[in-house]
Amino acid sequence: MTEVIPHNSFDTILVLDNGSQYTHLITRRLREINVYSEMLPCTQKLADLGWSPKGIILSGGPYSVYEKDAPHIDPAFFDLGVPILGICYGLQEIAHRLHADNVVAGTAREYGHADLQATRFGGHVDKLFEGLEDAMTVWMSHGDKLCNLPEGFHTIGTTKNSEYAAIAHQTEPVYGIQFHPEVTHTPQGGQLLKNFAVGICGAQQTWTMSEFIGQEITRIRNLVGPTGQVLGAVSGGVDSTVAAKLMTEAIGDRFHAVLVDNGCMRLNECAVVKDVLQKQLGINLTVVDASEEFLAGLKGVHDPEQKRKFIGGKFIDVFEEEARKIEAKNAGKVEWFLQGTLYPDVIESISFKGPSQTIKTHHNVGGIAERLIAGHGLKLIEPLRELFKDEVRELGRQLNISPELVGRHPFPGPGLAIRVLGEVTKEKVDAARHADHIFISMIREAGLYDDIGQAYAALDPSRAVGVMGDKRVYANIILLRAISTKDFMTATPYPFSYEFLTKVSTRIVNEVQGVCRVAYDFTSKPPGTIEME
Ligand SMILES: Nc1ncnc2c1ncn2[C@@H]1O[C@H](COP(=O)(O)OP(=O)(O)OP(=O)(O)O)[C@@H](O)[C@H]1O
Ligand SMILES: O=c1[nH]c(=O)c2[nH+]cn([C@@H]3O[C@H](COP(=O)(O)O)[C@@H](O)[C@H]3O)c2[nH]1
Ligand SMILES: NC(=O)CC[C@H](N)C(=O)O
Ligand SMILES: [Mg+2]
Repeated sequence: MTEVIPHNSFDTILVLDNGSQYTHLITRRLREINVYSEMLPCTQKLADLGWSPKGIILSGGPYSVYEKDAPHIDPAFFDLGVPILGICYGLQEIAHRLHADNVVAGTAREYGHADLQATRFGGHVDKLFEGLEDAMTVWMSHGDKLCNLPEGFHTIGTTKNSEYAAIAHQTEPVYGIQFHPEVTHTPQGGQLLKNFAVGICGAQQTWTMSEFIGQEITRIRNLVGPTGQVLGAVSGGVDSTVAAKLMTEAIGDRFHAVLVDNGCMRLNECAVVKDVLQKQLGINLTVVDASEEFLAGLKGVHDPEQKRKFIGGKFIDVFEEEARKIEAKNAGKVEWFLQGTLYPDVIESISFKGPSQTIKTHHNVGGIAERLIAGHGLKLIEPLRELFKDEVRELGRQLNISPELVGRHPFPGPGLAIRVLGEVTKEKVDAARHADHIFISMIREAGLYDDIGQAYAALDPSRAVGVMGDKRVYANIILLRAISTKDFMTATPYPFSYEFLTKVSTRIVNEVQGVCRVAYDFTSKPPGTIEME
């Protein structure tokens, strides 16, 4: 039986990544118009693909096609007979494979807006620009260019700098464009991608979260079988909650959600999450209070990476213990471990750019999954691994998860432990937690919560002098951080009003024990990170 995975059951556009910064945006733009799309590196061989794309898009990339080590697409893709669209490097690849002299280094780099003039020929050649205006603003980012029209093609668009800015094969559904339709700076880019995917490839616009739910539930049931037990680390964050709800719909109480109180959670977090997940969502959830063990183990640990390592390790101890308890109760082995991996994580690991440097030991609280798999012999189940964050939120809405939960700011696994600088003690966590609660409540009251990507209060245990009630005080500093961001890879400080920050500061100094100053962090990412440690 063919496995129920999206590329087998939805018309799929394959995006082959030549290393561009924007490749994942092509995938996103297509999914926004309900056409399913997946990205694979340009080194993918057709023979190893195992499924049939409706069309193929070749992305841009940092190389020059004529360089010795430049990557090239497996020629078999060109013989497959499905429509192909080359973007920037992808266009150059189409031209170069027909004749090595077709692409040269241009005399001027073209970066930014350009005015494109379309030419119409009639028939399928016009389909890429169908419904678009003849004069369009497009966004360019290239140094190389086509110096000849490849044999068998028409020129369907030119700019001042690029004589062959858009080409279409005279008889086959092969198109190439020098500009980037996937970026918002190309206003008609979305329509162009739709013309390709829907008009030219004939892909059906059936990729919706309600369709996905049904398919995914079937897939989970097939994978886990009629008796399999699944363990899941569930934090109350968006990703793990949505994944947990989906598992519950699929296999009911054979899914065991475990929330660990690591002593570094937000105010009332565990109680609220327990209530919502168990009562409102019917998820089989156990809350394990390991706060004392966590806090005891963090004693004397100052280094951020050491803290993260300890917390990650402790999480695993707790999960293994829970797995054993479940097994004892059910007399059946827990074979599976649920993880809320999202598509951006997958993209990062498969993109042609190569691995990026580790700034922090991040994902899944320091590799819970990897070690559980190695230790307890669990297999991984990742129901969200094809989805972007906004799709996960939509999925959550479809699964009747409350808007409040679906719209929550992310909260890191190590929690307040990485928001108390240096050594963590219960008193410091309490102060950070209290200040955080004040800050977030005031943000909510001001109606700003949904406008902000992430916000929190952290504690700097350095001490400053202050005067309160005519008395000298010598106390800690609270750092407020709030950011605007699209993808959490880059971020800018949120522009609160002076009045708002003043009010927050006054309340924190008055209400939080051991604090006499409040500072707002104005650092962007980069160079700052979102969390303090
Ligand atoms: N206190 C916790 N108890 C159990 N599992 C946890 C806890 N904290 C983190 N995890 C696990 O680590 C994973 C990664 O955390 P992460 O914060 O990236 O995702 P999330 O909490 O599901 O969603 P969000 O990004 O919205 O916070 C979670 O999905 C969950 O599996
Ligand atoms: O589950 C998690 N475990 C972690 O160890 C972790 N560290 C950072 N984050 C979250 O990741 C995003 C980017 O954070 P940074 O700019 O601090 O790297 C932000 O959203 C952070 O909250 C974590 N999430
Ligand atoms: N953005 C791109 O795909 C650039 C392609 C090629 N490296 C150039 O400079 O023309
Ligand atoms: Mg979280």
